[in-house]
Amino acid sequence: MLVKYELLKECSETKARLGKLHTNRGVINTPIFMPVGTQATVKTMTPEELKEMNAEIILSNTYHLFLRPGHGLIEKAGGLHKFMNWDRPILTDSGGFQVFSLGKLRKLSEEGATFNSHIDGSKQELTPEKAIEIQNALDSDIAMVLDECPPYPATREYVYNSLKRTTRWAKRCIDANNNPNQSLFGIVQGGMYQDLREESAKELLELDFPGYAIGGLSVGEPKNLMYEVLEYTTPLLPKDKPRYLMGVGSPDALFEGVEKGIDMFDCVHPTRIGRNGTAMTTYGTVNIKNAKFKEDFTPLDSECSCYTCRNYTRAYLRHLFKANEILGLRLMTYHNVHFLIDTMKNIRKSLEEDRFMTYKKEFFDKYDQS
Ligand SMILES: Cc1cccc2c(=O)nc(N)[nH]c12
Ligand SMILES: [Zn+2]
Repeated sequence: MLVKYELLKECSETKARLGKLHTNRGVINTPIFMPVGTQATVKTMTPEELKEMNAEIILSNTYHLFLRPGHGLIEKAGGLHKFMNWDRPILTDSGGFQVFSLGKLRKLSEEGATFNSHIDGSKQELTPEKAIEIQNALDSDIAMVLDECPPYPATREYVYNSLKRTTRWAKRCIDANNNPNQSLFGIVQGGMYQDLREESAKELLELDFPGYAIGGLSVGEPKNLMYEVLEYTTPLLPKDKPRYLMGVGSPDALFEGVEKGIDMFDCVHPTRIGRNGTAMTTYGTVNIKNAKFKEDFTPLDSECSCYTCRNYTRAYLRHLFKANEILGLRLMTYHNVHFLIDTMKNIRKSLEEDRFMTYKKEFFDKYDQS
């Protein structure tokens, strides 16, 4: 079956909503944060640890898995879930954004994107048909269309042409899809232009996808511009379908996105900064390598119940980072992913109790203290 969104409750103060996304591999509670596992692993975490912290769905990436180990090998292994020992839902991005953001793009044409592999420099091509062939082989629960994400800033003409191409590519993705159990999401583009966002949404809604993403944000634009675009784009999307904001995952952006009616979020933020020694804690960010933590024998986050915070001190974590010990990367990643998943759980609880804005204030009164 295709994914089915169930709206449970609408917030009385904002456009936030509480829901469930029914999938072939389980129910996802929304709003949800999805940890990113680009190369078939959420870096340094085991699936058991992800389950321990209640990760309900993870992301993986068409571009990376196509280049290595290859979608043919993963298909032979029985699909991505079996290959990586993850039996809960997986969403795969289509690869277009990664080609653009990795700067390996050689040519962009109506056919698709031609690029040099960042692994061996070989010339490769990603077309809508290829992006679907790969995701069909990976057998992820949710697949994304191949879209063209304009850079920021971009001229109105450039953004117009890229949204029109994104719609044409979306149609080609639908035609190429051979996996009836895989839900294909459309991706709304249109840059920072309200009428172009409306045009992109209108065209994609006519294709009746089971879910919709908002792309083209979190690409270097100022935060308040992202929120402005979100404000007028989110309501364009159907109320009875899941709404996914791509590439967003800092606490302020999560709350803003929820407030505007977004259901799904993903971002490499918590795993990437964790490996660099930065933690998101109840009282703001902490860079554990700072000398002031040398003899700090308190937990990373005094109000966190995660494995890292229950068992280790800041002094120990700092030592691990100073000594380049791999356990340091793991413990910081564990806390950061748990922190965002737990924050989304608290957001869902606040929506249930109709006290979302109160919780948002409580959260930032503490978080903004650092
Ligand atoms: C991962 C990501 C972040 C941000 C934007 C985008 C986008 O526009 N399109 C795709 N396919 N992915 C994106
Ligand atoms: Zn913790």
